[in-house]
Amino acid sequence: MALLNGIESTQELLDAQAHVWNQTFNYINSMSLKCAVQLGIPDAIHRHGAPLTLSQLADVLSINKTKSDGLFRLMRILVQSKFFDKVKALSGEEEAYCLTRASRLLVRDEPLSMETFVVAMVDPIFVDPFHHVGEWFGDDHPSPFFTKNGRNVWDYAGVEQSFNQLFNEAMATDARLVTGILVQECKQVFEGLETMVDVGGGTGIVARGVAAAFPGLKCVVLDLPHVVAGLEGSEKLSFVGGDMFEFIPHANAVFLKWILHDWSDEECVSILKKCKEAIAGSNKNGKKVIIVDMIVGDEREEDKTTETKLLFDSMMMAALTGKERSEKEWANLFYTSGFQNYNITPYPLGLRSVMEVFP
Ligand SMILES: C[S@@+](CC[C@H](N)C(=O)[O-])C[C@H]1O[C@@H](n2cnc3c(N)ncnc32)[C@H](O)[C@@H]1O
Ligand SMILES: O=c1cc(-c2ccc(O)cc2)oc2c(O)c(O)ccc12
Repeated sequence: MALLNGIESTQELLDAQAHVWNQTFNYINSMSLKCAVQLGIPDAIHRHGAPLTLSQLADVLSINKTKSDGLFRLMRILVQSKFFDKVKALSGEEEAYCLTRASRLLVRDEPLSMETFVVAMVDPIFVDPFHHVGEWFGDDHPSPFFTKNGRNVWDYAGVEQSFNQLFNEAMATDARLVTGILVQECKQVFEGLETMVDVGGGTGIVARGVAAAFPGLKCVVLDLPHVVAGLEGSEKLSFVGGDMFEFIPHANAVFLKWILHDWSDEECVSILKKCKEAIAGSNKNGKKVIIVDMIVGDEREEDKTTETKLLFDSMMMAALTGKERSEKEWANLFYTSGFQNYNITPYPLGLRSVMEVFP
């Protein structure tokens, strides 16, 4: 006899319960990561230059001595989630904690540190909209972010300086990591270009890096006025405050990294049509739109990759009007916007691909 509709055995019942627990408490992984970063655990182990035992870690972090069992338990879950490894201490039999590849990315002053990204993304200001997804399904707002804050992300950033700063810094951490790979591994995408406009280019990290790597190339960053206010350009890089739905400066190529997934299909078609106008005047053969974004629906990829892409898709739904797209959905956008063909370089950037779209 079934214990519950569709559950035939005690084992199935208990497995189902364990799954519910695991998914319900998944946020504790994020919060433990937040705590590790807040306490500066990756920095402490990095500074020490060798694995740290629990008592050494408690000493260097200056935590309240009565909380060392708590520190042990925090480290235990972070070892489980692969942010730290346990090894034998240099001094003897005791066990000690060392960094993994993931926690090396959380060391504060390292050039490619993601510490700022983690701090921003677990901040209540970023997490709160996710508490309003259910409510949003019943209201008329464009996103749960809007339901919570009464404005969309970009308007909110325009009036809340702390949110604007956190968001731009989080994006800059990703831009730093991606730029080196783009200019090393995707040279062919930029070669021969004389001018490129990075639309929604934030604080200009990618444009600065690309302009420096390709001597004949000058870059313009177009972003909202509150993002580019006070940023200094150079002979090879200039900033323009404006709205990509209104006007995109003319160039051989338009670069869009983490832009189109923020927007609905209709909004993407408007942006892409403006991109087409921006490159239309160029007499270069190489005129194109370069897109850095994810492509979902690859059946050959690992479960964790698919899960991460779906987390991004849900984030786009909660924060904005966007989505992560399959190749078919991307192609549909390109053809609807009047482009003739496209080329995909799959996964030079981990979960993200580089798409070149030609008029
Ligand atoms: C997700 S961020 C990506 C930033 C940058 N491309 C990167 O990947 O690091 C999206 C960017 O689009 C900008 N943006 C939003 N609406 C815009 C508009 N109407 N015109 C120009 N830029 C806009 C935002 O200010 C933000 O900097
Ligand atoms: O990594 C992000 C995070 C966001 C985000 C998350 C939660 C919020 O309440 C607002 C925004 O937005 C992003 C985004 O728009 C993007 O293009 C890339 C990454 C992220």
